Amino acid sequence: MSNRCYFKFDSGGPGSGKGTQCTKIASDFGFAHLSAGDLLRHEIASGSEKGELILDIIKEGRIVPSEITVELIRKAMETSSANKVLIDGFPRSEENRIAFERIVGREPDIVVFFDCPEDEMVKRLLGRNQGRVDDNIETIKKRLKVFESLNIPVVDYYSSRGKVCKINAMGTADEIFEAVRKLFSSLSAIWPHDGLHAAITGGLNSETDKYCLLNRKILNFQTAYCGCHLGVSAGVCLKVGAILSWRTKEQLDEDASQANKRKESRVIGMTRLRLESFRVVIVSSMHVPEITTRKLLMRELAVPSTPSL
Ligand SMILES: Nc1ncnc2c1ncn2[C@@H]1O[C@H](COP(=O)(O)OP(=O)(O)OP(=O)(O)O)[C@@H](O)[C@H]1O
Ligand SMILES: O=c1ccn([C@@H]2O[C@H](COP(=O)(O)O)[C@@H](O)[C@H]2O)c(=O)[nH]1
Repeated sequence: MSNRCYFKFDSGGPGSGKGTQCTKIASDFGFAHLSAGDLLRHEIASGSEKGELILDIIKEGRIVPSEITVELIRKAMETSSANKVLIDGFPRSEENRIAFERIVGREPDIVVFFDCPEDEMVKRLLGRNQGRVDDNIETIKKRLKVFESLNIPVVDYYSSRGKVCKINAMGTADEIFEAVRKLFSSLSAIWPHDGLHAAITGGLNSETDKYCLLNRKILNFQTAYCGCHLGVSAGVCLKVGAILSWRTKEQLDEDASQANKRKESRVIGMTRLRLESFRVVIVSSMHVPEITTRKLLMRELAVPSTPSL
């Protein structure tokens, strides 16, 4: 899996339908589907010593030590050639999340959370009939407690970073997938393709469309998206050392319509989530001389020398 890979975590309570939806996402949107629970169950089936420990923990609805789960996920990610990976049912705790970020060195681009009432989750788990050792009412009660106390704080953490997309998990699997499909269709513009992609953003009168053209020319971007947005985080600005001024939604729409009329570039309104999903974010700002922005861009992309225009 390359650094440019796009990846996401899927979260939700036990029985909320994560696995069902992930299978559909993988087949419709070309993601590699890595289920943390399945990786652990494969380890049990392998008959290893570690497997015995995992089985005891799963029977009690507790969380397997992070180093075991993260290592299984890391190996599976390493062997996958896909450039879009979705990790199902992980992280289950803040400790899991921190271990993953430390060992794998990445954060998810988005986290999809399947929101389902408890009684519905219990009904689904008791009706699953797949012979799982943890699909009995005693273990289910424990799993629900663990979900509330350990998993919800992870969702809260990613929410605070603007990464969580909540999906209402009530309804048929097909109805839920319609909502998932809409979400993924809107995100597909930022998934990695063969060329290099960059988001270009900026403040009032920062001429993002001009930068879009400029950078396409210099770096041969397959696509460059430009536009500026109210939700651009201070972190993004700091990353490239630029100062932003804010733009209203109406102004953004006007920017987009003007640039589209000129057929100069494709312009999309950038949400904070979208911006943070790009490996490269270029901030064009009237407060920063063009040459500074170009230098920052080169440094960000590790381009050895600045090509002349
Ligand atoms: N929308 C739905 N309505 C009714 N049943 C569903 C729905 N989605 C999934 N199911 C069923 O509910 C059960 C649990 O679904 P699934 O395995 O996808 O959940 P999960 O969140 O991955 O659970 P776990 O965390 O325990 O692995 C399965 O039997 C599945 O067929
Ligand atoms: O990251 C993880 C994922 C799972 N577990 C343990 O496995 C069971 C079953 O997981 P499902 O995702 O529901 O298939 C879960 O209750 C945990 O005991 C884990 O520890 N860490």
